[in-house]
Amino acid sequence: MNIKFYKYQGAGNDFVLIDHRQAPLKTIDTKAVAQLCDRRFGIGADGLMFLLDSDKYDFEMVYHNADGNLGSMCGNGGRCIVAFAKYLGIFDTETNFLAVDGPHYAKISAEGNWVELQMIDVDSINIDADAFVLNTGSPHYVKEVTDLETLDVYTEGYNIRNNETYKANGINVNFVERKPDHLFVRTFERGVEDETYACGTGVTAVAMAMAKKQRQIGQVVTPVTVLGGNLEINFRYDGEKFTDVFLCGPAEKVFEGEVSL
Ligand SMILES: N[C@H](CCC[C@H](N)C(=O)O)C(=O)O
Repeated sequence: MNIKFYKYQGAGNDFVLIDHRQAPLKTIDTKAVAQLCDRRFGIGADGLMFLLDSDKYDFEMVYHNADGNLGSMCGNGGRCIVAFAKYLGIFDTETNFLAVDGPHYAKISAEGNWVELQMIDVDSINIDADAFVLNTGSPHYVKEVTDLETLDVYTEGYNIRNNETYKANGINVNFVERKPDHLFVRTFERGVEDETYACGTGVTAVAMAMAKKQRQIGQVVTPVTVLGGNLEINFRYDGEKFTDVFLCGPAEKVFEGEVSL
């Protein structure tokens, strides 16, 4: 059967979106999702999301990684599905929706292309040698480096993601370099098994790790540059807990079409 899809991107992290409120598909298998996300044999994307009806919330987000498996929370995907829900007329400026890590509040600009998405509170950061490990809805490893422009992010990220500690469950690997007025971040994503142009839960984890490292107590605003654009993370940090966490950035519809499934 033919299914309508929409392609969105947020800072170059790109997604296939399917409005599943009328439940057009009875089931979808991992292989079919992976094929749709394939950049040569499919539409091409870092992940695929279904927008579902929800009793208590405006809608529900179901996120699959590009390998076809259900993923943990995706921050940029969350921002894109908010823009998609506005486009579908589900809400106007503010929404509450359900994702795999619980409910999320978000607001969107009048033009519909700037989304501020509330992320889960975080109250623990672990240390692994010179890196920070934390969960912002997805698990992240954060390492500060120099010369990030020339770092072999694929090889370094692959080796950490597949080492004895992380192999079984996987982890997203973020490298960060401090610049005078922003952080520069590159991420190797679990489930894509490659470097992506941006990772929302990843830059959120990086901003928290850097706030802990530099003891930035209070309201913290962190501008971040990634390969696909710019994002901003805002939160309150009391020295232990991160609250009122917002991931802010662009989310845009790129094209739409039909695919047979
Ligand atoms: N790109 C995503 C992260 C997806 C999480 C996924 N790679 C996993 O660990 O399941 C983001 O913007 O937060």
